[in-house]
Amino acid sequence: MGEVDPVFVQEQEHRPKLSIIEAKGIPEIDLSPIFHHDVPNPSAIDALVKEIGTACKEWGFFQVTNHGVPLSLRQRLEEASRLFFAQSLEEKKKVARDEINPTGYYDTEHTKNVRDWKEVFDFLAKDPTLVPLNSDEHDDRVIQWCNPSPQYPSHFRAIIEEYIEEMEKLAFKLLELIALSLGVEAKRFEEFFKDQTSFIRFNHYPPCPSPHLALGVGRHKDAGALTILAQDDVGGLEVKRKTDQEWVPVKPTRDAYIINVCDIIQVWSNDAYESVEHRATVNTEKERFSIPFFFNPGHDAEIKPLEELIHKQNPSKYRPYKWGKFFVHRLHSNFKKQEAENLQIYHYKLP
Ligand SMILES: O=C(O)CCC(=O)C(=O)O
Ligand SMILES: [Fe+2]
Repeated sequence: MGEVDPVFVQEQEHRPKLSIIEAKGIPEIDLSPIFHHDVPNPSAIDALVKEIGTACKEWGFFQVTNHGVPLSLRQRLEEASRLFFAQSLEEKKKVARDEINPTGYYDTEHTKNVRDWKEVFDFLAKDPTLVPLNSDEHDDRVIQWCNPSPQYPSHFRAIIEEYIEEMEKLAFKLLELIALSLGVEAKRFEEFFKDQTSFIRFNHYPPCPSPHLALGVGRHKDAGALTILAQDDVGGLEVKRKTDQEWVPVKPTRDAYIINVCDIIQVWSNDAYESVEHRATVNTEKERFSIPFFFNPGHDAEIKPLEELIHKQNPSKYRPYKWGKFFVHRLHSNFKKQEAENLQIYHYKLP
């Protein structure tokens, strides 16, 4: 196979360098202090909260170890994901996404209007999930999205559901630590997640003949609250370092999860923590798998900077927006190539 189809080709300035840069990477944080409830250790928790706060401020990304998610469950899930993607395109398309219900399989996602070198399978944390019918602010109608029923591997659905429970537990714990690091109550964010619109995504990046021209997923920021990502041992995730805007690879660490602060936390924190751009490169030899869990609030949640953080010297930087409207707008624009740039939180920035 020669060069890739032009639909996959990134603009010159966004093409990956593919050289191995040995650079200071994202922080690694040990979560074990929160798992020893029999002997509470407030000073260890305090130190952990500080570490999380610094990582959120300086990187927007970090890896966690001793996170409480059983490795065997993750391995079973990764194996099931491999089996699913190894099927024929015809089989995978039996659980294909469509314009109404965006769960399931698809292989034509565009990020910033360039096609990604990947195929994905999306599955909701709650079935059904309530969302607005469209992104029109004046239209109150809602619809339900439901999960696909993959037939193969036969246990896929059950493992996904088991894994999602673990992701939710971890996500709530992380949110508590992030809330404390911002100086607000630990459970401050909980109410937003009552009717959560979270979902899990299985990414498969096949080998690519022109990894210097295309990207597995183009540069983007995640729109929700928090992402918990499991990447395999191939590597390819790159994070834009805040200090110098360089793309820094995230080295695969066995049994660690990569956490990133997404757009909603940026707004809640009034820009104290920023949602950072990231992307995934591909390579000529190895396929790569990753599994992000996107932790998203209920569709009705109104997103705005936390009142506790707003004062004269720190006035609110955003006008409020409805998460559900933002979410469906984004999903529809990722479905096919568009003429215009998609919706971003800076569109809600106050002058
Ligand atoms: O595959 C990866 O490492 C990153 C995936 C990602 O950023 C996404 O799916 O939003
Ligand atoms: Fe992402």
